[in-house]
Amino acid sequence: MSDRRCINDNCQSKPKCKLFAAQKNMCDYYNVVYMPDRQVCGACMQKCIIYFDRIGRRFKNGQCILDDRYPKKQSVIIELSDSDDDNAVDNYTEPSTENPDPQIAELNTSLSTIIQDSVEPLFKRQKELCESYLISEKAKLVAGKEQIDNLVDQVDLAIGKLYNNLYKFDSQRKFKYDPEISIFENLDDDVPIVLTKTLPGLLDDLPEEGLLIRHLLKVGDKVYGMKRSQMHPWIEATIKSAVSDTYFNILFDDGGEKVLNYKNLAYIDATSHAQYPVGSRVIAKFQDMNIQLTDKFYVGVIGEPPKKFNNFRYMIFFDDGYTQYAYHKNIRLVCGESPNVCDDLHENIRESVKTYLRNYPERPMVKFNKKQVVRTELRNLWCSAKVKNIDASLVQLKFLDMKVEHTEWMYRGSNRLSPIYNQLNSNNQDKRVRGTVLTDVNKLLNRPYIVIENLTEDEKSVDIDNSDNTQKPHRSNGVIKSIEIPANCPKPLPYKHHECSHFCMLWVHYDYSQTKCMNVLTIPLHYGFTRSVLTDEKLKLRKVMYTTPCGLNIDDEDKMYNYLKLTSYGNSQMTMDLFNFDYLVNPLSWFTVPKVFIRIQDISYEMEFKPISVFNSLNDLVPDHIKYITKRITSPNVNLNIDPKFLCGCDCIDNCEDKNKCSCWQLTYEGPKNYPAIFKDHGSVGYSFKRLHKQVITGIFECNSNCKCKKTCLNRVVQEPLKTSLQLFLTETKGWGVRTLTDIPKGSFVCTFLGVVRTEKDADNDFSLNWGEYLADLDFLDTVEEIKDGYESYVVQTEIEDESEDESEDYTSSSDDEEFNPSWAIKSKMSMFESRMSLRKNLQNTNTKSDGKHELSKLNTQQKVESKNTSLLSYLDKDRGIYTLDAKVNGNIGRYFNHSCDPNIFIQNVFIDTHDLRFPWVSYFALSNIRAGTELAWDYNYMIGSVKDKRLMCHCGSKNCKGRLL
Ligand SMILES: C[S@@+](CC[C@H](N)C(=O)[O-])C[C@H]1O[C@@H](n2cnc3c(N)ncnc32)[C@H](O)[C@@H]1O
Repeated sequence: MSDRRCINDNCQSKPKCKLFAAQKNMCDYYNVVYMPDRQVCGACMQKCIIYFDRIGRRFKNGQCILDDRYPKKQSVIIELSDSDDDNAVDNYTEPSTENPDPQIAELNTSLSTIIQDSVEPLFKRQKELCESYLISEKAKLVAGKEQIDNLVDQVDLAIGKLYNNLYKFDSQRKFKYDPEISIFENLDDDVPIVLTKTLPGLLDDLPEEGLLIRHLLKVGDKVYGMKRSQMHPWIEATIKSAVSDTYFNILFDDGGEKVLNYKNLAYIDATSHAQYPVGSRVIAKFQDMNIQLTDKFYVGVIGEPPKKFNNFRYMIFFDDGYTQYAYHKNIRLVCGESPNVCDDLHENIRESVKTYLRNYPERPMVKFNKKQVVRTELRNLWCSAKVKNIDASLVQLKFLDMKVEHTEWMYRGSNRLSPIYNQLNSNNQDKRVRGTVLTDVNKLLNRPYIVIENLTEDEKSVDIDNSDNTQKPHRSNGVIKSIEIPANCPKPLPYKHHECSHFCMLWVHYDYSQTKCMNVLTIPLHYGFTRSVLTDEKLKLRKVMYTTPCGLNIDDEDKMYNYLKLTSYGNSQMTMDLFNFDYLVNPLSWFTVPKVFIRIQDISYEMEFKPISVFNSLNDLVPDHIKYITKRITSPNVNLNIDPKFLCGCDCIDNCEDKNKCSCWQLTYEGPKNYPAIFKDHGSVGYSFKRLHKQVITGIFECNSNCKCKKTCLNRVVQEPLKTSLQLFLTETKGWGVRTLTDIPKGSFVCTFLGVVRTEKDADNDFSLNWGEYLADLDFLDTVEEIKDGYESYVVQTEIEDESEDESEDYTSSSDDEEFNPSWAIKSKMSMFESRMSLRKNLQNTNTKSDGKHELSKLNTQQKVESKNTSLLSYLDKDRGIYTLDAKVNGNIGRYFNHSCDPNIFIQNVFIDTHDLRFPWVSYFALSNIRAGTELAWDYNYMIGSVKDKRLMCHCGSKNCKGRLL
């Protein structure tokens, strides 16, 4: 039996003082549950009586009883442990008030009436008083809260400013470029890569940009003059006399006199105070990396200003058809030019330069890769030429199957290159463009493809660190912090030899539903695993090691998979996407932003498994309202059948581990079998431990509701709830964008793109209002078709390329015409062999240049090789339509991903709830390891110029930015 004691927990009376029975109001006062055996000491009882007496008087006097001092309430009612009977509380019942005696009952009623009549006005008054008291107290609290909120905001703002100031330094850094020289390095006989090395003093001659001033010519001035024609070198001369303001009598140094217009004269030295702008008429020394330099000046026009990417050289379109780079010191300004400089050019280049200058700074250029073969016009025939070198905007091509080796430097935007020619002659308007999922087939087949390069002022020259912007976090407004795993999380036990079983994991109580707020890669670290990066100093190797809850060390995916399999129990098996063995990925990285800029805590309003916050540090805006969805929906006229009856599933009971036995994996494998050259390593097609390292153009078929396998099977990825921690944020130039708050390992599933499935026609009706920025065409079938067509020509091309690799090239013909491979030389319809070769040939007699035979193209037409293949699409009914996902009004986070010319995520078509090839799930996967804080962006693959009257500049900021989106 415990000692009896006073109900006041803070009682100051002596322990053995007299105690009295405590009434209910006294228990209330001291905040303990009333029970009949509660006791109170005299002093504490006295305090109570005084209090209630005072309250009673206030009540009687019509004063508010709430503003009196009442003992501070505890958050929990104190349970005194001195009761003899632990069940006393449960057993206690209020004394019964029922009295069967009718007289007493009548008395009771009249007493109630008396009390009611006399006390009710007091109660009423008291109620009003209490109400107004509470209102004023609430107002005080609200004001106090506001004050605190303001203080917090101010602190956050100050932190935000500090961040900005801290990182402003980076963006404001001024870098002075070191002068550089290009060095060509041969790698495995492939295309040499242009390296840049510092060469002091080279840039000393390059003036700043500014106003170009042409000074007036006077008698006695030394000049260069056009002695013969625009095709010939200009010769040093002296002005003998002025015939008019613009005509001068010239005495050439090598003899002879001529009257020349000032447009045919050039200043003798390069002492210009400003750089020559694009479109300036100049003469320049012919210079070629592979050919001996000449001392002769030829006339041309500046096509490209000196920039870091071109090694601070000007690109010059010469009148004789060559395009070359030249340093400032090797260029001289022509003394006069027409208002439209193109009027001064030789007619052979006039039109193409005119088009070039009209579109400048945007230029369609062919993007080349190693060893590629491109169809190129030579002497009005289409020939195969192999890429030898690339130097900024120029490519050096070696023509194949020529009896006499023929190489030539060419501008990458020349219409003598078939990709440019084809684009000029094709009608892009009838191609669909909207957020297409279509993969660039040329890119995929490793063939040259066109990019629009943009030479704006702030272009490549400000790209100071040559790094890939999209892969780097936007540090402003946030910093990467390290997540701390709470100390009370289970830790691995010391390893003792044992056979692993579910007991190894049982004690950590893993429950995926509890991991909502965890970075997915930290989940194992909360449940008994540790992860360390080990460094072998000697071998300079690093590797990741996980220690399991039972103390086992695991350093690769296979072992981890086996461990998880052995230790799984019930449904609580950890999945492989919670683990990563790349030491460059840090599971503890967390991109942290000042709270004050979080405008919405979760744009999905808890519809996603992970909250997606909205961050805006630029203004107060929040994204326009959309109906957030987590499943695609269909418009009424779309017949999408997701009845499981129309799906086939697998019978696997091994978590679909044996891919050869799983019928769903087999569906994924079937597609690429037809394209062995594209999917070289056939075994690696599709998911590998829940990650996708390469796009499968022919689609992925996941396990589905008809399959016998478990939800944790390796072939279920896209169907799982959102696992990546994403944030929607306002960018400075692209509207809203999405970034990751954690590191994402290469190949990880990011999320899907959801919207309303509509017919293309239906979506087109809206096109004029909204050109389709939130539409993604479901053009899976189209892509596969295009790959099929492209693949067949690829096979032909590869064969030719392989033949050309052969050392023992077999030249069977000696005639000029037959120098070209007949299978590739497609004769243009223009008159055969309208040779302008003679232009340069003549020059070759007078200068040291020995290569680069060149003639200008007047290509107008080209025979098109029609595909004889039967289209897959033709098997579908004529109403098959192309369907579109419209995320304008209904959508998910996938609708906010911006475009990047250097993307870090890619699109994959996945089939889950239907095997109808018209309705894949459009899903995003990580193309590379992505650091916390980095914006996620994919390549929209829009066709530039395909939407009439719509121009959209690209602000992706990547090194390879093409400049335009549309
Ligand atoms: C699918 S939405 C992406 C989300 C969009 N930024 C927003 O605020 O809702 C596509 C639109 O974003 C903008 N955008 C995306 N990538 C861009 C880029 N690299 N440069 C400029 N604008 C871009 C364009 O306005 C484009 O029409």
